[in-house]
Amino acid sequence: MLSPDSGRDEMSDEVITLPGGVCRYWPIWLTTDEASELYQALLETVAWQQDEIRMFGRTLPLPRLQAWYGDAGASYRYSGIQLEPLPWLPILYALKVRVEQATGAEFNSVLLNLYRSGQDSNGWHADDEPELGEDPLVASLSLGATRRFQLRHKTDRSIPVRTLMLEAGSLLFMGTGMQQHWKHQVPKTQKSVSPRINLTFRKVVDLSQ
Ligand SMILES: O=C(O)CCC(=O)C(=O)O
Ligand SMILES: [Fe+2]
Repeated sequence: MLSPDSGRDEMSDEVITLPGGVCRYWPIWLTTDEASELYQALLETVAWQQDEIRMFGRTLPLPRLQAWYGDAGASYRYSGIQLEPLPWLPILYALKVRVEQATGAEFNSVLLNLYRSGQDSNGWHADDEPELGEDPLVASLSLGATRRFQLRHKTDRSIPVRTLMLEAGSLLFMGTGMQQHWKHQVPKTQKSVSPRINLTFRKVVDLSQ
């Protein structure tokens, strides 16, 4: 039963402890109104691009649109694509600061994904590129349609796959160990779903220093 002063604790989070890694998950990090306003603003103002991936000597369009914003010099190679960050949009910079406050981590860039339909997806991978350093910490904010997000251990197949339904306004912090020991994906779905935007805040370590 709710005590009179307990209210609704929207900012509360759940710690998800996994073998070799830990996540924190805020199911309601933004209110429904905030999440839908942000979704609309990002849909309209972000410079969405259709990037390509080179695989087996062929060039294929990625099954989603992307955009990369961040501090000057926070450049990043992603699946063979060199991404130079666009300068922060004020709305994205403000979000970065809020995400840093919530997670206690530091970020200098954000990769945005736009999943236009259930046919758009993000296959099994870890965000473990060398430019992200030894133990990358990644914070993932979801907007728009709810999509299935799955985590699987990189080597131990006896550990069951974990599935989270990432709803609009949720924040998932993939903390220490997660990129070293786990992979994640957003699978395609046959269901008819509206578009989804996901933002992953990252810290590119300057390799030139
Ligand atoms: O869309 C998501 O929830 C995950 C995105 C992701 O894993 C990535 O961009 O590296
Ligand atoms: Fe990822």
